[in-house]
Amino acid sequence: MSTFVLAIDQGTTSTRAMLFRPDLSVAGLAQAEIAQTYPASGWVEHDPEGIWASVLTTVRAVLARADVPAASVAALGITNQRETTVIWDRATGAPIHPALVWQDRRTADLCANLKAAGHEPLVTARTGLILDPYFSATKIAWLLDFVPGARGRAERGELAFGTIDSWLLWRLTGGLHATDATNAARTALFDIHRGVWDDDLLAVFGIPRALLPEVRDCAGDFGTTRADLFGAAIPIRGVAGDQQAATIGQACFTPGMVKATYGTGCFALLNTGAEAHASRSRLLTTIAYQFGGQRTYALEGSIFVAGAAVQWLRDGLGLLRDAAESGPLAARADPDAGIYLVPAFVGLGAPHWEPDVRGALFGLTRDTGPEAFARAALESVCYQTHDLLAAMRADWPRGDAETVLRADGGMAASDWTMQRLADLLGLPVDRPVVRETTALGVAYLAGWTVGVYPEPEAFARAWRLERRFGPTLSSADRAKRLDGWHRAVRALRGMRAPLEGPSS
Ligand SMILES: Nc1ncnc2c1ncn2[C@@H]1O[C@H](COP(=O)(O)OP(=O)(O)O)[C@@H](O)[C@H]1O
Ligand SMILES: O=P(O)(O)OC[C@H](O)CO
Repeated sequence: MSTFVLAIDQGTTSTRAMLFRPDLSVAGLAQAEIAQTYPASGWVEHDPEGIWASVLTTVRAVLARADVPAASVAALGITNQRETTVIWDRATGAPIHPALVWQDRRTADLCANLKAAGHEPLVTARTGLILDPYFSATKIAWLLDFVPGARGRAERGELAFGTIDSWLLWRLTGGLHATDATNAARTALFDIHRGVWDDDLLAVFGIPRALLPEVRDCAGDFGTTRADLFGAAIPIRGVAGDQQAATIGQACFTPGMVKATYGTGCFALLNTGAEAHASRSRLLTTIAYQFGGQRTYALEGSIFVAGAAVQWLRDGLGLLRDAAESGPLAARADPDAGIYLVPAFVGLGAPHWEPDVRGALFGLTRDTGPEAFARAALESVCYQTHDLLAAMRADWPRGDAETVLRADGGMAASDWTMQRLADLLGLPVDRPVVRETTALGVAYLAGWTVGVYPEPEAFARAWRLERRFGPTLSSADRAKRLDGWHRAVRALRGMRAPLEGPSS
């Protein structure tokens, strides 16, 4: 009998394939890093063929290692880095250009022009988003303008656009062009209230409708994998953007529940139920999930640099051999040195949305060393989370909101960071037993669709706490440190335009 459920989690820095048993325990994991390309300042690209190859490798590896044939897999779920934009040729399946990654800022000027032309209110009203290079729409427009002939081919229906879920679905099924509502909600082309692609927005961004995939529920039929890929056809029964999948994996099904996922970036989502709550604090309104045509919404705070700051310590500065060394190194720093890193490496995300600012380190002295760098990098993630939750509280002042934060993602492995997070938030931080909540969430969707897993209420009851980090800082100490952080952010925002090097 087919009882295993497979999840593909295609993240910014790596692809994971995870196999889950009927009791939701993990039967196997395979992971492959994917290459990051930075062709110019603020530009970030991925190779779609490399992503596809990493999916084939990891799925084959996890099935082989667990000794589970594809025929024993009841369902497959796909979750993915969101917004990242691929356009490919429908006839050949070949991408016309590398993928423009969600972090890519090359369309900042285009966004500024569209804002100046007064289009942002329409974008926000229909999509819950803002005009920022983060979202897919301006990335699509850039590709259509930059790649010779692309616009004409798109208008003739010869090209297909997709976020990474669509790209993988196309390749896995041999030509299904579909996505789910959570991924569609991140394009800035999808009306999240009506659940349809929006013609007015397509006109604003100059995007032909013929490029777009069909939008489906998160839990449902997305075809089957080609039988030749893994030895047998596997039904694809769940798709969700990775932050929404983590919200599901953390069982945040009740309005007021919040999770934050610490991967390359950090994304905090507050479930607001059937209400698409408009933010007054520059948070995003987005679709948390769509089941049976019914949409549940979330307020989202998006930070572009979380684990990426740890990668910078490791790869950029050479201060660490391994990301896991960051917490112990930070623990050796002087706690009162007053050093703040504002890691605006690709601009600032929520709630500031400043694509043009770049990072800065404040408070350096002659004796500032690697320990202080590590501490400032990890604390920057905590401070930014604080600002997101403060914005959520302002937007959605319900009594049951944010009494606790559920945390997950690669960086949640760091005990030091989780404790500091609780301290600087003044809230308990709960870390679950299964930290791979993104993969778990989409495996749950796929398994639920085929009847291997129970209804959401029963799944929520099965959520298990591994460790609660309780706040230990006095409120005066917390306020003093937050004040330092906010002064650093204000100073940086005062330097809006990126600094130019000497002209050559
Ligand atoms: N023990 C740790 N302490 C601090 N950061 C960590 C630790 N382990 C992993 N990370 C960071 O977490 C990130 C990887 O998390 P992951 O959830 O795999 O990200 P993504 O889905 O964006 O690829 C990396 O940026 C890495 O630097
Ligand atoms: O790859 P992650 O986990 O950093 O997530 C990326 C987000 O989906 C971008 O919106």
